[in-house]
Amino acid sequence: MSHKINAHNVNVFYGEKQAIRNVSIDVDQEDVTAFIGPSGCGKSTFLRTLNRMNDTVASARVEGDIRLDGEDIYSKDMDVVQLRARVGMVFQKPNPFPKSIYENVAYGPRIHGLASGKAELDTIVEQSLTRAGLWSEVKDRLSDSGTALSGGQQQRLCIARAIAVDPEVILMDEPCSALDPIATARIEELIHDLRGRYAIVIVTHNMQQAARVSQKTAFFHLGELVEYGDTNDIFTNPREQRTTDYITGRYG
Ligand SMILES: Nc1ncnc2c1ncn2[C@@H]1O[C@H](COP(=O)(O)OP(=O)(O)OP(=O)(O)O)[C@@H](O)[C@H]1O
Repeated sequence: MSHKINAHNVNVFYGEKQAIRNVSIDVDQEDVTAFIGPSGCGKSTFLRTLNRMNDTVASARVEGDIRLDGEDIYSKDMDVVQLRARVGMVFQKPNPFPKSIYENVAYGPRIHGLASGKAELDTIVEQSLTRAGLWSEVKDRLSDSGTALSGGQQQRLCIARAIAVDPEVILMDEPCSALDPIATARIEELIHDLRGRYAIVIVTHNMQQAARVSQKTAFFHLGELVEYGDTNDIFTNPREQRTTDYITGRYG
C-alpha cells in the first residue's frame, strides 16, 4: 500500500544538538496520526520536518528522506510555498491575521490563484468556514476582525485558512493547548469530521486526546521514535517498556 507520507531515517539537528534520531514513519491518507511523548522529546521538531517549517530556523538541519506521495519534499525542485499549501499547519496558539474573518480565509486562495473571481472566492470562503465548523457563527460578521473571535473560534478560523488552499495534509501542533474544554471538544469533533478528506497529523500532550482522535499513535522519547502503531494497541498493549512507563504516567 502506498502511504501519503514516507519519512525515512530522519535526523534533525539544531546546531550541534541532535533533536531527532533516525526516525522512520509512514503516514496514511485516511488516518489521524498522533505524536505523543514527554516535553522536549522532539514531537514538534519532527512534525515541522513534514512541511519544511524547520527551514525557517537558521540553526536547524534536516537529514533523511521525506516523501509526499512519493515526491522528495527536500528536493531542490520543491516549491516550498506550494508544499506548505499542500501540507498545511495549525499552531498551538491561534494566530489569525489582524484582518477580517473573510480575508483570513481568502488570502491563501488569492495568492495561490485558486479563484477566478469574487464569486468563486466567496464560495471557497464559505466552504472552508463550513468545513471548519465556523460558518454559522460568523456568516453575518465576515468583515469583523479575526482576532475579535474567541480562542476556540480563532483556532477554527486557522483551520479554515489551512483548508482554503485545498491541502492534502494538515499538521496540528498542540491545537487545543490554549483552549478551554468546550472549545477543545469542538476541535476534536472537527478533526473527526475532517478525517479521510485530509491526512491529519497532530502533536498532543494529552494522551486522552490522542486516544480519542487518532487511529495511529507514535510515541517519541529523547528524539527517538520508540513505538508506532494502532492507537488502540499503543494504549492498551504497548510493546516497549518506555511506552508503558509513559502511558501509565511514570514520567513526562
Ligand atoms: N529553535 C530551536 N533551537 C534550538 N533547539 C531547539 C529549537 N527548537 C527545539 N529545540 C530543542 O529540540 C528538542 C526537541 O524540541 P521539540 O520542541 O521538538 O520537542 P517537543 O516534544 O515538541 O516538546 P514540547 O512538548 O515541550 O513542545 C528540545 O531539546 C528543544 O530544546
